[in-house]
Amino acid sequence: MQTYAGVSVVNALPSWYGSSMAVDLKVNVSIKETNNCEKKYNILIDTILDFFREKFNIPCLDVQISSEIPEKSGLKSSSAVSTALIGEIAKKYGLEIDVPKYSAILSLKAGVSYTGALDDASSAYFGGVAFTYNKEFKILDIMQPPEISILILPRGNRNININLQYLQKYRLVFEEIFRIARKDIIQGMKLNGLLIASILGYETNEIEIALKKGALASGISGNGPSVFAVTKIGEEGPIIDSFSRFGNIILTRPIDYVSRN
Ligand SMILES: Nc1ncnc2c1ncn2[C@@H]1O[C@H](COP(=O)(O)OP(=O)(O)OP(=O)(O)O)[C@@H](O)[C@H]1O
Ligand SMILES: O=C(O)C1=C[C@@H](O)[C@@H](O)[C@H](O)C1
Repeated sequence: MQTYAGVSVVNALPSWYGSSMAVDLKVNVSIKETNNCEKKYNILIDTILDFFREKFNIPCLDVQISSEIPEKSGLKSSSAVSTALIGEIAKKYGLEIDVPKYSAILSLKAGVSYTGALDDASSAYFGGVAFTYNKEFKILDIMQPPEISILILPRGNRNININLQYLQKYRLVFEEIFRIARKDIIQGMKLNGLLIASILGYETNEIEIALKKGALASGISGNGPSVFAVTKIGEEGPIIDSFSRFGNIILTRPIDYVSRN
């Protein structure tokens, strides 16, 4: 099954309300039955396989993953991998399950997520811009994305310490940003991107430059360290010029929402 990376509209850590926009960086997962039940992958994949073996009597599986998303980068790689794997299992064994919700529950169980990241899992699985309340595993809305270009400075291997209690001191501000984002995705993305960068202790230099050069929004995606900016289609030039000083750039676009039913 194919799923997608995402960039943040609203980070869910401060308020449990989160929003993520699917972007055109793909993950593909395929599975095959095997007699070798000893094989270990990583904590996320092993947690998912163990759960489906125990709860749904699924046999042991060989898992093949191909991913265009750097890990631990803020670009929602863990949700893309988990929804693709769970979706593939559901398809092969005819399970009528809520794939993003199982992804959220099992990401929490595996310890790769703070809130379950249902926002990331929903955009990874369905495309579009997902708005969720992660505390109750609820999808509130999935919207079609605006017509924009997305420029990413991809950075992996995040190694900052995240203090959840400190982030949650900003709950009210992020609830307000979430409300703004539901009416104006880009405006919400801009406020979140700037604020989360400062709160998590990242440099805001690249973000400020992107905004000065005309980006509609710019910020840290997820918990970082990747930085992104969005522009009108055809107006990427000045941002590409300024971002290219900082490293390789990925130029991509949002993925539309498509129902999987
Ligand atoms: N290509 C891959 N193959 C196997 N597992 C992967 C792959 N990519 C990501 N993962 C899993 O996802 C985990 C990374 O999750 P993490 O939440 O740190 O990154 P992220 O999803 O990029 O970050 P964020 O949630 O801030 O967007 C890895 O530890 C691994 O378990
Ligand atoms: O771990 C989590 O629960 C999350 C991680 C980031 O991707 C956030 O952007 C997301 O909203 C929630």
